[in-house]
Amino acid sequence: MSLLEVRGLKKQFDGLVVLDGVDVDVEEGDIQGIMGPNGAGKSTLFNVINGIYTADGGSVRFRGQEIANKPVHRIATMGIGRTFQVARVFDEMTVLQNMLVPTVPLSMSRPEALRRAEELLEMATLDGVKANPAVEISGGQKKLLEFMRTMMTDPTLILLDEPFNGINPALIEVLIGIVRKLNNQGKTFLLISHEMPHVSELCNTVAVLAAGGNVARGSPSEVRENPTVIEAYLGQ
Ligand SMILES: Nc1ncnc2c1ncn2[C@@H]1O[C@H](COP(=O)(O)OP(=O)(O)OP(=O)(O)O)[C@@H](O)[C@H]1O
Repeated sequence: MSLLEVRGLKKQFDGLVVLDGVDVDVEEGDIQGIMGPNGAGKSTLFNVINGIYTADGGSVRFRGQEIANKPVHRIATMGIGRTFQVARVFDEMTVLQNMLVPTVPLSMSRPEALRRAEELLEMATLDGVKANPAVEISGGQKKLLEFMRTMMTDPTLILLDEPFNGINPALIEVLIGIVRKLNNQGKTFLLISHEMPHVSELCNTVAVLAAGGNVARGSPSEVRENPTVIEAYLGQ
């Protein structure tokens, strides 16, 4: 059984079919990429998996349990974390305060939450800006902050939406190092990216979507050389 099994997933908005029977399998311990041309439905897929959108058909199973149409907080509690294409942080709060937000509804003690936040901020090289309001840090640092904030609840599966966009090369290296480290500790990742070099460096498996359907799945090199994938990208 895969950690995440998406079967025949359908989603439409006012007649616009965005997901037209999508299948995705994510094995426990994998780092899997999701690629596809603009508008392929990649972010919509994440939004259905984590409960922001309801599904119009199909199923999403996490550890064998149906999660489609469950509320966002329930899915988060079950162990799925996510980031957004444009990082969603609380600008007026400090970096450290942002980290503590997800721990408010949890039973985690304040010293334990602080210890975990400090450890994650250090991993992301954000410890030097922890007292700064989030509005003052760079876009790339905001993406790392959002990722580290997601890790506060210790999710099993982390969905990263375009993690390399708008982030400088030095921070990309930090980010890649964090994903590898967390993966070595047993975390599973599903990440949307257009950046083939980074996807090739990090991912074991890549699934390609186009026009709301599955186009290919395989290793980065298999996918890169697949004529249908090349056509899907060139045809956009
Ligand atoms: N809430 C919504 N209401 C209406 N249309 C939507 C909504 N969310 C997404 N869409 C449409 O669904 C389609 C797929 O969008 P989505 O963001 O999932 O694509 P994507 O593959 O992530 O693209 P990109 O690489 O450009 O981010 C687009 O045509 C988009 O306009």
